[in-house]
Amino acid sequence: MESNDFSFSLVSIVEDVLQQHITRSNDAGLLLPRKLEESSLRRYEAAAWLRETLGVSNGRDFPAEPSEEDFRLGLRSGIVLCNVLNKVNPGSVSKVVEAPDDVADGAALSAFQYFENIRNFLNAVEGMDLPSFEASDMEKGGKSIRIVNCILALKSYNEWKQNGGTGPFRYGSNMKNNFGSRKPFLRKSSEPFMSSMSITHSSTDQPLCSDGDSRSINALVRSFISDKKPEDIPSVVESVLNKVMEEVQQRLSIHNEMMKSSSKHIPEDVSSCETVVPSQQCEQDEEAEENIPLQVEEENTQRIDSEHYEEQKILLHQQKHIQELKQTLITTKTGMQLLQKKYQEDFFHLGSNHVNGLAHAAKGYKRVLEENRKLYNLVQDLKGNIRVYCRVRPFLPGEPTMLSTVEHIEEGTITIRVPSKYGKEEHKPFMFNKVFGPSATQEEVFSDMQPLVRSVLDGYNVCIFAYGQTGSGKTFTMTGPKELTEESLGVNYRALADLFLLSNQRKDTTSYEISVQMLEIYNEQVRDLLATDGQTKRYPLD
Ligand SMILES: Nc1ncnc2c1ncn2[C@@H]1O[C@H](COP(=O)(O)OP(=O)(O)OP(=O)(O)O)[C@@H](O)[C@H]1O
Repeated sequence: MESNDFSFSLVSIVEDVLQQHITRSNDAGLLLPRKLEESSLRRYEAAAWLRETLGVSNGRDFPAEPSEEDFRLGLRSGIVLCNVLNKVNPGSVSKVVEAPDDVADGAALSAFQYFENIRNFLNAVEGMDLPSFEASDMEKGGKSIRIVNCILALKSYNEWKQNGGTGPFRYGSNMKNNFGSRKPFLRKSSEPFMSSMSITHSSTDQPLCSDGDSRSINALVRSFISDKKPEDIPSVVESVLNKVMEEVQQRLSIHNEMMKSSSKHIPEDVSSCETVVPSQQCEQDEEAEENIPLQVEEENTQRIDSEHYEEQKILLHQQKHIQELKQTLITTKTGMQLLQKKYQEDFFHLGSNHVNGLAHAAKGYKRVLEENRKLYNLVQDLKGNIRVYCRVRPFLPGEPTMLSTVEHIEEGTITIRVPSKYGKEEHKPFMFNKVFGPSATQEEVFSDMQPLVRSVLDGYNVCIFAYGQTGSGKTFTMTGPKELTEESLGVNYRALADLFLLSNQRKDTTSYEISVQMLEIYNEQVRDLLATDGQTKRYPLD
């Protein structure tokens, strides 16, 4: 359903207001009873014809002499109007929306259903060139006069048809139309109400009111001011205009409410409703008939323009969004590129400064370490490349202790008692790098040799050997006793253990190869003591 279903014209409002003023001014006179009587009689006539034509159908019959309110309410649903029209002109309203059986009037119908019937009825009536009325006339009291006119016109049409329907049907001579005649008033279906009035007036070059309208209004105005004093006319006109404004506003609010209501009830399949153009009461006018398709076409064109305008608005809106998204994308891309550049710079900075710094520090550390080793070995050199130590074996079990010749032992000196030729003892001192007494442990002896083992891993050649007479303790010092314990391990074991320990500590920087040989030199013969073939072989000296 479209807004044109609730249309009204400015002309009709002006007419209504003028009519009301005339009626009011006549209230005090003798015309009123006569007019009221005439109006009532016409309404009764219309009601009687409806009763006669439709009979008592679904409880919607009219009383024989309905009040204006009863009359209007009885027709409000549009069911009676559509049914009677279909009786007169079968098929005029193809589908009449019926009220539920238990409902007596149109009040229970939805606004959409109600206007569906009224709209269809009005369309059909206008198609038959019969006087019409406005849908809003059903809403207010005091508006039934045009509805009565329309029904009586339909009655007249029915009679013409029953009499054979010869010649064109001309309505008007047998009825009194208080509002005169008007051409159909076409309104643009898709436009807001106010703009539709202005378009009707200006852009289509169609006057707001036709010649008939002008004549009608002029007559009413003349009638209205005929009994007024000249000095009262301005204030009376002002009053009329105010009333017109009030009426327009009131109808607009009704129109808006109906629009809201209809939009809630609008069914999906309403395409058939969209091309209907309402018109007001009209006379037979062949020109109007020709204009209707043009106007409908123009209306459709404008509706399409409006739709295109909306589509373009949406399109522009979407294009704006796309532009914004593009801009965001560009900004994000630029941001990412900046981040990437900064990352590369940081990486380069880290690589060039930090990692290179670390490498430089490592290089420096290596250089310092190298220097440290050199200094260390220099210390070993300064301590003496050839060092001589003296170890005094303790007495073995069974040996008499009073036979010792050792007089005194100091850090690097051992004093020996030596018998002289003349029976007089002499004391003879001997100097060594260090002298170990009988109580010295294996560990103490090795501690003086350990720095030399470290020099081996720095690339220096080192030789440690024991010298002494038989049974003086060479094997004990270099290897250990027969029963080996951790404390009794000799220099060889301890030196090898130290070599493995240091090579393991330096495995990340330096790789060492360690091998062992054990030889015996006896009676000028060299023997390999680690031979695995079970026999001690002579070591090849060649
Ligand atoms: N510092 C010491 N403490 C205790 N016992 C020792 C010590 N030195 C040597 N002995 C003991 O003295 C004995 C002789 O020592 P060892 O065999 O080492 O002498 P040697 O010099 O190697 O003799 P050879 O030249 O005949 O081989 C061994 O029983 C040994 O255990």
